[in-house]
Amino acid sequence: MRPLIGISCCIKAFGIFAMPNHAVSDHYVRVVMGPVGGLPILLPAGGEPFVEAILPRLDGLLLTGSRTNVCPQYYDGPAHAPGTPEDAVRDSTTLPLIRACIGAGVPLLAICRGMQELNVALGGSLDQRIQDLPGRMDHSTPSDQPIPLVRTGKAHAVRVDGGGVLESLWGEAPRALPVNSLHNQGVARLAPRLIAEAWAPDGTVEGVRVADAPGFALGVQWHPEYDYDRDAHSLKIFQAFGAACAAFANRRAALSMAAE
Ligand SMILES: N[C@@H](CCC(=O)NCCCC(=O)O)C(=O)O
Repeated sequence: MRPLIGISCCIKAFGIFAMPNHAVSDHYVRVVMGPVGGLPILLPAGGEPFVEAILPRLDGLLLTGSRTNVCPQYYDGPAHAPGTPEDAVRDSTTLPLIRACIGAGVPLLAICRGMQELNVALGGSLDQRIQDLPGRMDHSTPSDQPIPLVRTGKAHAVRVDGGGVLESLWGEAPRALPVNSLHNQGVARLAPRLIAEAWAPDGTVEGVRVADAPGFALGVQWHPEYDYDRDAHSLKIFQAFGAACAAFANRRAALSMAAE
């Protein structure tokens, strides 16, 4: 039976009345149905009561990318520049959900905004426009970039440390693995429970793991969901996450049967 994997929704305004909707991009649903091998369930941004109610049902959590940004009040950061997109309703759900899933050992894969949420949820902070910082690269793609493969194509390399989750699932620790890059923000203060294991050439943290997590808990700043159908490193991230979710589901089922 496929593990039930929650996918974090954003609040997006759709239609002529710009009504708020809870939304997930199709590529996250496809990757869960495909290489992850799970059953996707879209998690509305329902806040803490929703988190408590859904946690016992989840066998995994996928935290998605988004053009919106974690609200600075969650990490005592300065207010965003005017016009910077935010999603406070999503933040109010994902931040407690991350802490709850890690505590329960529910496997977690955090992508881009998701990795930034992971860092903030565990006490870290963010730089809001890394391209404005001395010595840093521009990691963003223009929102009006019309050519898909330019927007999601390989943009820089990452160096991966040995001894971490990425090396364990790849069988190697690449010194220069090409990845895509679609972000303005990045890790400033790394959360105490996180260990960085991948970096861009300018020092931007690109991969983290939760040091004391009882289960799979990995964050990447790039988007492997755009590349899993043509590159083995991306595919293996999702396969490892799926295997962890399946194992968690099997353990949960065994415990449930034993309790009957
Ligand atoms: N807004 C944050 C996080 C960036 C992010 O998740 N980008 C994905 C954009 C959606 C997509 O095109 O897939 C930042 O800018 O750092």
